[in-house]
Amino acid sequence: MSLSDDILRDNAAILDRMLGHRFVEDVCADRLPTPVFHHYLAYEGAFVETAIGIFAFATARAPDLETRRWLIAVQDALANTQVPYFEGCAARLSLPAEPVKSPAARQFDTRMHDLAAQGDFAEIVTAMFAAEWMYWTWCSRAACAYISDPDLKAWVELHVDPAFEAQARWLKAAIDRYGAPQDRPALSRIFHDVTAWEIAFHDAPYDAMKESAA
Ligand SMILES: Cc1ncc(C[n+]2csc(CCO)c2C)c(N)n1
Repeated sequence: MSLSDDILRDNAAILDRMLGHRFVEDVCADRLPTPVFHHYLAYEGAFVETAIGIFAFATARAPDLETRRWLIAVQDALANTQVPYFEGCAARLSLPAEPVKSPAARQFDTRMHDLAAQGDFAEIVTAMFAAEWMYWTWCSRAACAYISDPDLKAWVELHVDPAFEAQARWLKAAIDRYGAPQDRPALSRIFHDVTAWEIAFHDAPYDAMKESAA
């Protein structure tokens, strides 16, 4: 068993909770309420910008040039593929005006940023592995379902694209290459924490709906 597989096994319960989250189930059943999706998009747009910074920390702490080159390409994909997706959505849809008021969504950004600012290379890679592996997994399932909203369909497809899959697999392999077996408890803990923050992040757009209805 590899270290990355050990980490996945250590976290099977919480990962299953995230993979069965209401948000994921709603997407797969083609019943995600549009206002929930639009709040989510606003939170996501902010996070993808944060992710550019997280990968910049990883680039700075990378152990070799080959790794740096890969991470620079990741930043390029985020800035020039993912961000334009959000710009396109914002231009076409009337997204909520001041959406990132959600404390849970903002907390996700802050915690991920702080973890990257303070973490060593293996810790940052593990945090992004938790975030990306989970997205690749649930989007692979969702991509088999009918999704009527074209923007949501495009978002799911972005995460089953071979380029995104390669990125998720690269993070997994990087844990095995650069993580030490004795780091398993600490890295598993990071995976656990990030997945817990993800659950709160995906609760947030539903909570925003409850508040606007109240
Ligand atoms: C809340 C949240 N968690 C995970 C992802 C998956 N993901 C897609 S792009 C990217 C940044 C690095 O490539 C990550 C982590 C997401 N989009 N939003």
